[in-house]
Amino acid sequence: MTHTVFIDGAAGTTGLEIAERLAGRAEFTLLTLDDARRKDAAARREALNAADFVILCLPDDAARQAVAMIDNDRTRVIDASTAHRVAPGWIYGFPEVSGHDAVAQAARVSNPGCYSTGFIALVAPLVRAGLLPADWPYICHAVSGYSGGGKALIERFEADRDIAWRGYALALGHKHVPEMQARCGLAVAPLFSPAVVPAHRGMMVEVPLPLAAMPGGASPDALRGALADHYAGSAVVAMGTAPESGEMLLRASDGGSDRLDLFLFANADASQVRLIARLDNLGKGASGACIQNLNIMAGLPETAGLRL
Ligand SMILES: NC(=O)C1=CN([C@@H]2O[C@H](COP(=O)(O)OP(=O)(O)OC[C@H]3O[C@@H](n4cnc5c(N)ncnc54)[C@H](OP(=O)(O)O)[C@@H]3O)[C@@H](O)[C@H]2O)C=CC1
Ligand SMILES: CC(=O)N[C@@H](CCC(=O)OP(=O)(O)O)C(=O)O
Repeated sequence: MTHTVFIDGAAGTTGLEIAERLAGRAEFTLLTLDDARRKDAAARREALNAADFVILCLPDDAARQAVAMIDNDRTRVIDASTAHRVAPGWIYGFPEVSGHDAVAQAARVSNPGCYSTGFIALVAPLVRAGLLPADWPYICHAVSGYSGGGKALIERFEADRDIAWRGYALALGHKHVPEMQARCGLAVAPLFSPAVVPAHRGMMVEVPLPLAAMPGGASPDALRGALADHYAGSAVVAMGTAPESGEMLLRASDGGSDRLDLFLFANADASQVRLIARLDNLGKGASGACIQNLNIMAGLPETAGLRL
């Protein structure tokens, strides 16, 4: 049996990558619209209602409009945009944190943001286990490859090779903060400072913890052990080992990956910890997560087609 899939936004950065990766899969048949019709409302409505699965790779407003166009109760949706990540009735598409069964049964799945994937992977299991406080004002620094900003940011970085670092969201209201707070069950919104570096893809997400000053008294070993236990059954998320070189590198030449690797570094007296997540913004941060969720929703092996 093949499942029909319509990718709305298939000409964009995320959509193209998903389309290429599904094209070689016998389990799926892609419904496509040619360039002249891909923004035509009537053509999109028809495709949205004809598909078993719809993957939305659109700006937020267009994603909301697409969902409103679906008028049957059979088509299931995975939305890669920010539009529905804390919306009622949507399952957060992070199976390692939300639960596989919830994703498997869902009609509406919202794919996590790329930065949020790193933050939530590090913090949610530790708060849930009671090892880190839910009412702490967490801080998160991150750098992303420029493909994270879609076609417009790719064009800008490829036209201006002189940008070495681009800090943004300087008003502290990045669109991923609500899902970071909600999915970790935090009482206070985390302070999030993202930046872009001149690499096409890849990202590092860091949560520094002044452990000695925090309530709870958890040791670095207890935090490391809890993360390792939480992800023990996962083929996608794993605890990485400390690099012998004493440095972590994000290389501009890194290829695509759907892995999410987590690291914990502590100082000698265990008073300070750096939690770090390494992922591909276009992999587990976007297309890899969509494909993993699609596999689970379609009852297929979870890691089919993933680059692990
Ligand atoms: N890039 C990344 O790393 C990640 C992106 N996402 C999210 O995925 C979504 C897509 O992002 P990305 O692929 O980067 O963005 P792009 O800008 O690369 O692609 C968006 C695509 O949507 C098309 N589009 C816009 N409006 C409409 C419409 N009304 N009807 C049909 N098509 C439309 C655009 O058309 P045109 O080509 O004509 O501009 C474009 O092809 C966004 O919500 C983004 O936030 C999520 C996680 C990571
Ligand atoms: C580098 C860059 O610009 N990144 C994007 C987030 C990419 C992502 O995860 O997008 P969605 O949340 O829309 O899904 C940003 O900060 O807006």
